[in-house]
Order: sequence, then structure tokens, then C-alpha cells
Amino acid sequence: MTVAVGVTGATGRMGREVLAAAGQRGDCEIAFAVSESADAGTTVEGYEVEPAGELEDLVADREPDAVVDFTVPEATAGYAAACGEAGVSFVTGTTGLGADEITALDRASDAIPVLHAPNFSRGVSVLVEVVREAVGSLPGYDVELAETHHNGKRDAPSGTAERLLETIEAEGDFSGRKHGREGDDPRVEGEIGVHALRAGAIAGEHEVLLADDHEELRLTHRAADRGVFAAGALDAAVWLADREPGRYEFADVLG
Ligand SMILES: NC(=O)C1=CN([C@@H]2O[C@H](COP(=O)(O)OP(=O)(O)OC[C@H]3O[C@@H](n4cnc5c(N)ncnc54)[C@H](OP(=O)(O)O)[C@@H]3O)[C@@H](O)[C@H]2O)C=CC1
Ligand SMILES: O=C(O)C1=N[C@H](C(=O)O)C[C@H](O)C1
Repeated sequence: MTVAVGVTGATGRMGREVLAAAGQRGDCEIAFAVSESADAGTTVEGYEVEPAGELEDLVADREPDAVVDFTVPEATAGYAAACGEAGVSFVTGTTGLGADEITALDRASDAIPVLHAPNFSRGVSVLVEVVREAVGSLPGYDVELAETHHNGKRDAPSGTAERLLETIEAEGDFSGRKHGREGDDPRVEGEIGVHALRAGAIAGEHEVLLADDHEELRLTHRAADRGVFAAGALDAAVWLADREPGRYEFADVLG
């Protein structure tokens, strides 16, 4: 079966990557591509990019099996609602979602399958589980998290860092998060240090450091490029296309 995919944010870093990846696969085809500021004649990877304001019409006309979204939180909430109305599965990797946007995903999931993942890399899925085990096995160790991304990233800490922090907090007895460190600011027992670096074109790095007075353990994931996220998102779209309505995780796709 070939899954027809609509792509939002088509002119963005991830949208371009999703369109490029789709062209290399036999299990999906592009139904349409949209972007907020697309002008007439804009093309990406050979696909015509249409104005995002026309999403409802495009979903009705082209009848995709799924929409893949990497945009901004305020757009993601509206796209989820439009897909819910049209009965089209919705996959989103947009990070920095607030309570209202999460509620929009939940509402849409009454009508359609919705999968939101802060990271579509298989390696990060494993990292989350390894961090869970490490924190649970090393009670009392200091924990610090650092994430590094390109200079165009909007949200901090990254969505992946948020997922790792939730995992760490669920597994141990911590007093709170400490974002950055400056001046006369020694470490307080039980805090989780959080550091966000932004530079150049770095696709995405996450490191969790656990240490006591005698040893240190560093658990690190590095994305070599964005292709890994695009591949995971398309895997999710193919998997999600014929599911029942509800909320799904990337881990469900990986089985
Ligand atoms: N889950 C994962 O594995 C990954 C998640 N991400 C997340 O994906 C998101 C996008 O990242 P990235 O591609 O780097 O971002 P970019 O800034 O490169 O692209 C954003 C896209 O969103 C569009 N956009 C911006 N504002 C609006 C709006 N108000 N309505 C509709 N569309 C809009 C832009 O359109 P235009 O250019 O026309 O303005 C652009 O196409 C981020 O939240 C990022 O954290 C990124 C990588 C992996
Ligand atoms: O904005 C990005 O680039 C990335 N965002 C995701 C996040 O916020 O965790 C995933 C990946 O690290 C790249």
C-alpha cells in the first residue's frame, strides 16, 4: 500500500527533508506540500508548495492518508483541528507545544489517529530508555543535561530534552531543574542542571551526565543530519495511516 502524505512547513528545514526522503521511498507519495509564506511558483524538491492557509481545501481535495507536520506550535494546533475535521491521520514533530496546543492534539485524537514525537530518531528512543535505567540504578548521582542545536532553533530546552527531563524526574528524587549557571551559583543537591547551546548548523545533540565523587557516566546521542528525523516521521505516517483514532507515541511505531 502507498500512503499519500500531505506535508506542512514544506519550506522549512524539516519540511524540505521530509519531501526529499519521501521521494526515495516506495511506501509513500506526496499528496501536497504547504508553507506559510509560499509564493506562486515556489517548489521544494520538485514539489509545488502551496499557501498554508488553504490546508482545509487541500485536505478535502487531495484526500491524503496522513499529514506530516514540522512547523510552529500555533500552526500545529490548527492543522491538528483541520485533520480532525477531515478524518486524516496527523503526525507532528513540532516542539515547544504549550497546554493549549496539547489540548488541540487531544481533541483531534477523538476523531483521528494523532502521533506527536519530540524526536523521530530511533537512537533517541533507545537513549530515553537507557537514561531511565541509569537514573534508576544510580540514586544520589548528580544529573546534568546538555542539548546542542543549530542557531535557528526557536525553543529551549529542546523537545527531546523535555522528554529526557520528564524521564529523569519520574525515575529519581530530584529537587528541581536548574537552567544555566552564573556567578556565585554552586550546585544544590538534588537539582538537575539543564544547558541549551545554539551554534551553526548542528542537527541535534543530547547528553545526560551522571556523576558521583568517584565516577561519571555520559549518555550521548548525536544526529548526523536531519534525514534520520524525516525517515522516522514518514515511518510513523505509514504506520499511523490505518490506525484507530487516539494518541500514539513513536515508540508504538518501533514496536
Ligand atoms: N520531532 C523531531 O524529530 C524534530 C522536530 N523538529 C521540530 O520541528 C519544528 C520545525 O523545525 P524546522 O524545520 O527546523 O523549522 P523551520 O523554521 O526551518 O521551518 C518552520 C516551517 O514552519 C512554517 N511556519 C512558520 N510559522 C508558521 C505559521 N504561523 N503557520 C504555518 N506555518 C508556519 C515555516 O513556513 P515559512 O518558511 O513559509 O514561514 C517553515 O516552513 C520545530 O518545532 C523543531 O523543534 C525539528 C527536527 C526534528
Ligand atoms: O529543532 C530541531 O532541529 C530539533 N528539534 C527536536 C527537539 O526539539 O528535540 C529534535 C531534534 O533534536 C532537532
